[in-house]
Order: sequence, then structure tokens, then C-alpha cells
Amino acid sequence: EITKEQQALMKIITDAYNRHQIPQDVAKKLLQDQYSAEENFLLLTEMATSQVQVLVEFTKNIPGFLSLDREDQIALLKGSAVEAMFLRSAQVFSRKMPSGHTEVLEERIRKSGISEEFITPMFNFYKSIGELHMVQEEQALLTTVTILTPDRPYVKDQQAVERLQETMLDVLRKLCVLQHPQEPQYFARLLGRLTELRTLSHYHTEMLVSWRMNDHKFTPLLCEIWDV
Ligand SMILES: CC(C)c1onc(-c2c(Cl)cccc2Cl)c1COc1ccc(-c2ccc3nc(C(=O)O)ccc3c2)cc1
Repeated sequence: EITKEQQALMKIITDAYNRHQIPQDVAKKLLQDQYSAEENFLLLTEMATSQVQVLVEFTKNIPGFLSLDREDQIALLKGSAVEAMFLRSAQVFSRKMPSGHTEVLEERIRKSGISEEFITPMFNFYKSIGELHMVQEEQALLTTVTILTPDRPYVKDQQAVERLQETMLDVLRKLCVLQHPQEPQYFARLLGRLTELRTLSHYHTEMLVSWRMNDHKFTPLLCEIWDV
């Protein structure tokens, strides 16, 4: 069962995950009434930029992350940003936001110049995440496991990252058994989502290329994190 230090670790990560959210005044912009493809793209760019800032703050709270080589910290953030944002935006859809953000976010994503071939797998993913009914600790730990993926491009000390990831995977595995006793395969299903995230991350690279071809502008932070 979960040890005392694993409980403490889970609490630190879950509290940080809940503390670092997109500011409500930024999220509220989704509700404004212009719905052109241009306007949608601009709003989504603002959401993504804010989300990256939130993500950077969140990773600082992952025990051990700041002890990693600094260049490896950057490589992990760059390599996991898209996947972490798929997970975070998935919560908006599965949480059925009371403020109606769910519908408008879906509408804006569907009408922002993303081609249908990416929209389908994207919303299939959102649906498959929703069906898991993850508790907030599982969401926080799954995002942490995603960030601590050792084989991201340019990571030098993969062993150090692997040790951290294994610590988190151990807590997540025990938590899944506790939270979903009737579903022994639940942990395996969660990890299966990580595979789906990798595929979406590859689609995302192509989405960026097609946006660039249509001369869409990104913010300096997104240009830095996505090398666009
Ligand atoms: C640069 C833009 C156009 C972009 O490129 N790819 C994606 C992209 C896409 Cl289109 C899908 C997945 C991942 C990426 Cl990076 C995006 C938009 O990324 C988003 C990132 C985060 C959110 C987001 C996250 C949390 C939220 N929380 C609330 C709340 O009320 O708590 C409300 C709105 C939120 C919006 C929305 C889009």
C-alpha cells in the first residue's frame, strides 16, 4: 500500500497541479463572441501561452525536478509541453466546466484552421480521457509522469529522469489500485493514454507546419518551446 512518503509526494504534486491553473480572466476570454477562424486561433494561442507558463510553474514543484541538469529541465519541458496541454485541456472537456468553457473551447478548436485529419484523433483522445473518470491525484501524477519521460530529444542524463519517473509511476500504480479496485487493468489503461499522447504530439507538429504555411503567428514563448 501507499507509504507515508508516497502520500506526502502525492499531496505536493496534487496541490501544485490544482494551484497552477490558467487565470480565470484568461479562460473567460473563450466566452467572448467573435468566432472567426482568425479570432479562434488568437484565443487558442493565448490559452496555450498561458498554459505553458502554468506548466513551467507546476514542474518547479515536482520533487527532484530542479535537481536535474538545467538543460535537461528545458529539454523535458519542451518535449512534454504539447502532451501536458492535451492532458490539461482534456480535463476541461471531461470536467464539463460549469462556466460553459467546454462547448466554446470545442467550437474554437474545431474552427481554428486545424485540418479534419487531426481533429478526429484529438477529440477521440478527449473522449477516451473523459471515460477514465480520473481523480485529481491521478490527473496530476499522469501529467508528472508525462513530463518526466526520459527519452525526450536532447536529454543527457536519462537515468536521473528515469529514477524520478519510476518513483511517480509507483505512486500512480498504487493509487489506481486504491481508486479503482474493480478495475485491475486501470493503471495499464492510463499508460495506454500516454502512447496516444505521443501520436497526438506528432500530429501537432504537422498542425504547426500547416498553421505556419498560412502565416499564423505564435507568441515568443510558444516559438521557443516549439522551435517554430
Ligand atoms: C497555439 C494554439 C493555436 C494551439 O496550438 N496547439 C494547441 C493545442 C490544441 Cl488545439 C489542443 C491540445 C493541445 C494543444 Cl497544445 C493550441 C491551443 O492549446 C490550448 C492549450 C490549453 C488550453 C486550455 C487549458 C486549460 C483551460 N482551463 C480552463 C478552465 O476554466 O479551467 C479553461 C480553458 C482552458 C484552455 C486550450 C488550448
